[in-house]
Amino acid sequence: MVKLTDNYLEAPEIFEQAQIKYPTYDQNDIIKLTQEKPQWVHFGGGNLFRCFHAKIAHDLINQGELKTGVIVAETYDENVINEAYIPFSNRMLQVVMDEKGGYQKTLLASVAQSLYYNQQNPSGWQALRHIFEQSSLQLVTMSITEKGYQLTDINGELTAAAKADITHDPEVAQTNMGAIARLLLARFKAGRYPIAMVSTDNFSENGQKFQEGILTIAKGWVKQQLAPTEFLNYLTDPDQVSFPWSMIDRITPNPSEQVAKVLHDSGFEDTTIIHTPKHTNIAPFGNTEVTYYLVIEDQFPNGRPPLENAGVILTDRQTVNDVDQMKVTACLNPLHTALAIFGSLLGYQSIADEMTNPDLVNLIKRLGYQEALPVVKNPGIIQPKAFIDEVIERRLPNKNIPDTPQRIASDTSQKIPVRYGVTIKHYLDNKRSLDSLRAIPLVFAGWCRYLMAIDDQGEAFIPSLDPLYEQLHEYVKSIKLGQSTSVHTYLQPILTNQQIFGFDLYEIQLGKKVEHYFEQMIQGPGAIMRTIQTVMEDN
Ligand SMILES: NC(=O)c1ccc[n+]([C@@H]2O[C@H](COP(=O)([O-])OP(=O)(O)OC[C@H]3O[C@@H](n4cnc5c(N)ncnc54)[C@H](O)[C@@H]3O)[C@@H](O)[C@H]2O)c1
Ligand SMILES: O=P(O)(O)OC[C@@H](O)[C@@H](O)[C@H](O)[C@H](O)CO
Repeated sequence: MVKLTDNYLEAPEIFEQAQIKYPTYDQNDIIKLTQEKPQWVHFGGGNLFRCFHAKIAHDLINQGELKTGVIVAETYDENVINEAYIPFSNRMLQVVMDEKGGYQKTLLASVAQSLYYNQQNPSGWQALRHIFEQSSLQLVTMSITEKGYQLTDINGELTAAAKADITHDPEVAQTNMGAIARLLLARFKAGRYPIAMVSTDNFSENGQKFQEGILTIAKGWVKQQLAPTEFLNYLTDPDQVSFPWSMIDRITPNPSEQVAKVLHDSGFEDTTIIHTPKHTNIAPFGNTEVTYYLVIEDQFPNGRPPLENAGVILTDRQTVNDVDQMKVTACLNPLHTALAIFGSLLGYQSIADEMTNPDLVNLIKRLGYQEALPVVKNPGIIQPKAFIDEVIERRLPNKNIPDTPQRIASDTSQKIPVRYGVTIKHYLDNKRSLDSLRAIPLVFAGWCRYLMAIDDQGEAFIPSLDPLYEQLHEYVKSIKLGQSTSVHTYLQPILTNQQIFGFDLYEIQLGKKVEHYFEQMIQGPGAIMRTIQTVMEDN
């Protein structure tokens, strides 16, 4: 059996026997050079990073185009570092799963260091600060989930942690934005060195929102005289600190037991999947699909590795925004969230299985082709219609990808404004009537139904984690299937919440339609499936 920590340079044959590609570089050289001149920090070393960013770095190091490795920083889940990185010398196995059932396995050793960056861990807290004080640092990438950027609550008010960060010494910052602003302040003080801060999380205008989060904290510090005024100039000058926008796409499910078994049977030892107390599902291996897109605004004030040599598209901000809106608000993520909500309610455990249900396929086709596509701009570098075709015909039905509706259903409250709100806004801006929309209000009704935590068979289920779930569940928890009830009383507080939908749904005349679909969905067991069929038949 081969292990991640085996010496691939001295005993390559054991990797070859297990059909695992291995690095041509020596990880120890990479570690040494990274200590001397750190170049790349990544926040959020979860599955996407392990399957995507780490492979980009690996390819560049293999090509001799990058001499240093990535430093992974976790602000949130210390067990990710303690259990998935440190014991495996920061290595991982990337498994790419094609539609024909094949697995391509690559050992990645491109992470040079990993640390838990949180004020509760003084060594990591100081170590990363020291790294940010180095002029050599060029870029930071992030995949910390949408909620990782939040500084406000369900009512749009600053959270207690955000208020504390704004008024307290940067050295005791608690929020992600505060902790990262602390690093930028240290960099500013060390020599005003330039840097690119690249969010690669799934939301539109991610660079701008990231910058706004940092500025919210930094402005508070300046006001409290905890940081000099020039710090704000530094953070808002793209030639000093840039916040490039990005679009990232690679369906990367949580590590699966099915993949673990195949790996074990093929002679790979490190297959234990870790479920941390903070709910990260991670393993010494990561499983992902063949298709990938990473498009980044080319704004790197301190230079950058030649990312284009590893398949990254570097372009201008407008093109990134167009391609991101195409993917996140129209052609992939809205379809994904629809499958997540209804898949969870209908008892599915696999996205590929959902794609064998013609009614669900009709629903996502309507959502993509008929409701979102007409108002999405063609970004030029990728054709939206061809992109949806690939999603619906090849990517989602890939049975080799162990993706689940439950993974995608996490944090839905954070995703709705981007995944559906942007399309609605385009309708309103273009003076198009919202009357023709059916799939979008059906998804909203499905999500309200999901918040009841009762499935279509009338059985209780455990919803995926969501920071607003408990509050929202309160509104609908007493609704009983099959009883006639005033739906409006229950749904009104949810459907008027602009933090969630981007709009008061009643003001834009969608609220009643959502209520109507919801009413149909609570008629009794099986009513959700029947509602989807009825609404789609009316096409
Ligand atoms: N997995 C995919 O298919 C995919 C594809 C494109 C983009 N993304 C983006 O990447 C993000 C991460 O996806 P993943 O597959 O790596 O998820 P994951 O669950 O494997 O990892 C999540 C990572 O984010 C960290 N995290 C979670 N909550 C946090 C918080 N509140 N503050 C700071 N860090 C936090 C975790 O510690 C972990 O490192 C997604 O939310 C999405 O924005 C994912
Ligand atoms: O990663 P999230 O939680 O933002 O959303 C779940 C999925 O829709 C998402 O991860 C997709 O798999 C991804 O956006 C594909 O590129």
